[in-house]
Amino acid sequence: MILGVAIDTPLRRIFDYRVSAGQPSPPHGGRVWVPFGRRRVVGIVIEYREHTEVPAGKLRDIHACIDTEPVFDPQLLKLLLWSAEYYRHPVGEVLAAALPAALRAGAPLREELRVWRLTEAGRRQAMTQLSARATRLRSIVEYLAHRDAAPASDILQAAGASMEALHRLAARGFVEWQQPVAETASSGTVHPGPSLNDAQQAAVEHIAACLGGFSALLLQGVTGSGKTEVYMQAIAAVLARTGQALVLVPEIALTPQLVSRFRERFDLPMAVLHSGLSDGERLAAWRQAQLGQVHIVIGTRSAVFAPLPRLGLIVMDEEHDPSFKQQDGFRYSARDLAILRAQRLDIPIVLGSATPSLESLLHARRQPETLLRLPRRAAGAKPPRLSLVDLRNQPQTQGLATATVQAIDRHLRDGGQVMLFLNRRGYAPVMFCPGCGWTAQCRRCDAHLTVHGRGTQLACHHCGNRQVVAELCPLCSTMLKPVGQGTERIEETLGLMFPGVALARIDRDSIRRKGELEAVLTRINDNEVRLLVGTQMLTKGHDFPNVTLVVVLNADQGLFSTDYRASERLAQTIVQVAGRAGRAQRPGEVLIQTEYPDHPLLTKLLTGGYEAFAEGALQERERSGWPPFARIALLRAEAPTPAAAMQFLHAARDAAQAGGLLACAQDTNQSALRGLRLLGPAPAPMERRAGRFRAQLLLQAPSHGPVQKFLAGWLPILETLPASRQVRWSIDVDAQELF
Ligand SMILES: Nc1ncnc2c1ncn2[C@@H]1O[C@H](COP(=O)(O)OP(=O)(O)OP(=O)(O)O)[C@@H](O)[C@H]1O
Ligand SMILES: [Zn+2]
Repeated sequence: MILGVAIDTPLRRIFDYRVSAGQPSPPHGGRVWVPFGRRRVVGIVIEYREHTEVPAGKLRDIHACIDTEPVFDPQLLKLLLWSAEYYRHPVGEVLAAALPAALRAGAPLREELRVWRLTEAGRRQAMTQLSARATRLRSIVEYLAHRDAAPASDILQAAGASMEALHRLAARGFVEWQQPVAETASSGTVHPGPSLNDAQQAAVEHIAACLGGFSALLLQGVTGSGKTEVYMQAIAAVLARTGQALVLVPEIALTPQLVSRFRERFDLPMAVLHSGLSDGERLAAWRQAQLGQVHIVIGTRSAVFAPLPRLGLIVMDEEHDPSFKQQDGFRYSARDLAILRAQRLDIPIVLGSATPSLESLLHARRQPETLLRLPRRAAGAKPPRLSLVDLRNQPQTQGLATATVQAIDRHLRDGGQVMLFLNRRGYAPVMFCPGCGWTAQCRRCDAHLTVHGRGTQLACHHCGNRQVVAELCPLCSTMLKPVGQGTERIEETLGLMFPGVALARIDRDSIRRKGELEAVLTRINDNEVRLLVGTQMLTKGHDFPNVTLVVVLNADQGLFSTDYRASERLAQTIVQVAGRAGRAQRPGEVLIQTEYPDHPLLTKLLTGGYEAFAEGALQERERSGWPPFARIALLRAEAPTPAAAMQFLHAARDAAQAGGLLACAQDTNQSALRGLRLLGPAPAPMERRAGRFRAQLLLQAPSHGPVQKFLAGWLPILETLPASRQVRWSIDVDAQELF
């Protein structure tokens, strides 16, 4: 029999192997060891066939089956295969992305419960009685002499021996195995939560009524409206039906509060999957989920592929968050795949946000029965009051307008906490020469170097390149000056302005090690820290009851971006940061510093909130034919020279023309490709990055049908283009960022 095997390589194909007649045939979705070139690798069986095109002389046998049962259940495997097709990504890499590293390396699917140890006789006599030539047997004994007991795989790996050796030792009475007491899956308890307000109650009831069938529900609740409470009570309803729940969140490291709230409420086995886990921890969590031993899985993007045999509800918190889209390699959208998974399992998914993506808002507009709203803050807190600080007619000190400084002072004196948000870490964005206008540029990127360490270091935020600062301009020897502000400098300025007030900075430079964020969050919640400055790390779902003033230091960075999603992102960030103010008894105030107080994005947000902004943004997207009213895909290329990247993209475009793909698109009778357009190629907005030149070609179509149809014909051609060998290229289906 022939097996079609998916292997973790960038090649967009599956590989054929033979299972000889006597061998057991591996299960569909199970792993096998196969020869691959001169290596031996783990592959996953995804097809059985009678015939193959591979000539008999080249067809190789699999080495061994690893699993006796599939690693993916059939539904999950189907979803993964579909994703590989949809995102046009090599299937082997897609399947690998869904498995813990240890399973990719061939670790057993099930934890070995049976452990082996030396018997009393083995401990005393084995070494003297075993022949000196029985080196493997002796290594096993040596290995076990240092420990109580160990699973067979550890022993055999350490001793380089086979199972047979272990059995021979057992036959001589030197070793024995033992079954540890199996842990029974505990059912646990769910502690009662606070009594819900009417809107929360209605939302929970609606979700509970949807259990057992598919629906994609949008939980649109203003910041602090108690969405987490709704998730938890809806999950309690799923658990009561013995189902499992999957909770997807943007970044767990940034929201330890959410996990601890779940742990307090649900006193039952739960797995938390995130990038900070060791391989062993990840494998353990994965196995427990797969066996149905955990009731809840909380995880980031890739947890959308977590194995959950009794999955009954998916919750995606902050569904608008860009981190749900993988930006390199297998560029999937966890949001879209989560919806698809729910649909295929016939279960509901709840997408929650105070600032939903335009995709979700459009869906809710078309199917109003799927919209659940929490219009008010929970527990009676009032919405924060937003106002603009016009930077054009105010004196400033290091980016802080006088009115802002006065407001900070007032809130501190009233006993509140103040949070300042700036989306730029480091000391200053530019090192500048007042003498000749020279600025410090990255050697490898089209970008300024950011000043760090109070002006002593320069770093590129795009390629990681670091340099020590020269004090004098290399051209005219004038003393250099850091210009503009980053979080570090704001921290320094605040320290000078408010001496004696405890201050904390939260960004990727200040929070590096595990536990550091928790420590700061505790100090904030204990009211020990009064002034907080940080990047978007501060915006993510934190619940700080004492914060009464939030300052957005520079709203202008996103106002004039060319990216079609930039304004949506900016509006979401502003509303999310603003939402950290006044979450408890004391009312909150939000100041947004800008040089463009008349910009429609800001005026809309101020007068009508996120919904008014979104309404306008949807109209604009519809007019200009961008998602969610259209589908896009981006062909990116990068090369050591700008010409090579562009040449490839031109060749790609020409190939589409020559292959008749574009003609079909223009021919209205060929409905399969109707309305599809290619725009570009054009250099990326930041063309040079880490020494490579980047360019892109954009595909736009009214729906995803034509995009898929076109890509299916186009990609095989691209792979054979001679120009493709000069570049690194990739395709990004439903691209979110155009660079
Ligand atoms: N029914 C309720 N009764 C009392 N307090 C509540 C209730 N629901 C939520 N809260 C409290 O209100 C605060 C805000 O709730 P929560 O953090 O769930 O809001 P959220 O909508 O997830 O906020 P955000 O989107 O801004 O992160 C929390 O301190 C929570 O404990
Ligand atoms: Zn750089």
